[in-house]
Amino acid sequence: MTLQVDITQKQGDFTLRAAFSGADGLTALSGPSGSGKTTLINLIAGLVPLQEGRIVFGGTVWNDTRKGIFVPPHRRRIGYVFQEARLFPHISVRANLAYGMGRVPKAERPARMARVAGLLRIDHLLDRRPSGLSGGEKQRVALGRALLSAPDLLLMDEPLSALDAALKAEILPDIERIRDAEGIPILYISHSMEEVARLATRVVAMEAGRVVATGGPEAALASAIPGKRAGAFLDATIAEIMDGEGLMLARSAAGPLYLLAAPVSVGKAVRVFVPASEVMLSVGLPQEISALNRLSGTVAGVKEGAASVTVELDCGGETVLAEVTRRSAERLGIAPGVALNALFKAVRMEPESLFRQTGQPDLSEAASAEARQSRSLSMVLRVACSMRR
Ligand SMILES: Nc1ncnc2c1ncn2[C@@H]1O[C@H](COP(=O)(O)OP(=O)(O)OP(=O)(O)O)[C@@H](O)[C@H]1O
Repeated sequence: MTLQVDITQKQGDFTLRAAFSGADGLTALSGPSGSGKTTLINLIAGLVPLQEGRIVFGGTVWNDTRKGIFVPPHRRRIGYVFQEARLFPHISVRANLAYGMGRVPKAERPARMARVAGLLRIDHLLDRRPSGLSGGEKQRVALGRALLSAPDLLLMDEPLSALDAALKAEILPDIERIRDAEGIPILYISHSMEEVARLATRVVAMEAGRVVATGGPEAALASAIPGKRAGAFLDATIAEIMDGEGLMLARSAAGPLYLLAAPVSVGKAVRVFVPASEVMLSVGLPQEISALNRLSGTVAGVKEGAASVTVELDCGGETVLAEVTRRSAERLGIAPGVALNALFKAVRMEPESLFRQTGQPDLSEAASAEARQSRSLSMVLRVACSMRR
């Protein structure tokens, strides 16, 4: 179901002017604090009266200020998940979950509750009170409650930001399961590049009340999220683990990728972030060089910055970004269509992105050990890794 938004809203000195469309899957709304993300989803939910524009969902007009159309929030069939779980403390988890099921036919409720409780691994918590739950468990119940309201659209406003890295790592796969199994479009606000890289099927990047980029996560994250390092995301599959060498080999459309060892297994799909500043370019392949990663490509675009040039290299259909000095760009004759090689060291996976899957060993210990280790290391490269479908 498609969401179409074209709105203008003034709040004091701040003006939100946003036009974008969202589709099935998980659309991440990303951007710095104060860029208008929460205002936007409050408007979509109908919680704030729209001043000017239109919001259409699945062919139904929710707002049209010119025609005076306004569908109230309770008729929009939206499930909302906030930073904090906001559960009713005086009733059980089961009663919290049942609270939103008014739209579900009575006969279907028990089976639906059992399925969602299983999906979110909260079936053993149903008779407990929220006060006895961990932060992660509370948030999984909040996700369950939103799902059980039989929504047509799920809005999530930084649902993981109050949790520490290990808990985040536990819940990320739950959100992935919701995204993949429920078929409900999700609009997901996040500041975390790792979360966006891992979860998003589409990104809407915002800055100062404007949509500055939309598209697949690779392109939008690589070039458009303000304050983030430029770089490229490469989808890859772990092909080999070279235990003795502390390395893993992954296959990607761009070519083979060497990664520093991490607790993932062969066959896992990962999304690897390669920062543009870490990529060297060469004409021809230098023989004596330590960089393990060597991807061949063709220059697809060149962006002139104040002090450097960002080169977009098409490597087998995947984009790799390299940041080089103007002098190097001139020396190598960099221009669209020129064949070049991208060289970079083995890349490290971001510990936050590791997670535990049902039936797999608990990686949260490994993740936090890795986090401690990475804090004490000056990281050469940062890699966002995600296990995907
Ligand atoms: N009721 C209001 N009156 C005046 N200004 C407001 C009001 N609500 C929000 N704003 C302003 O609108 C701007 C956008 O706020 P909003 O909460 O949508 O941003 P955000 O991108 O969600 O930020 P964050 O990531 O910090 O939650 C901010 O400058 C904020 O101060």
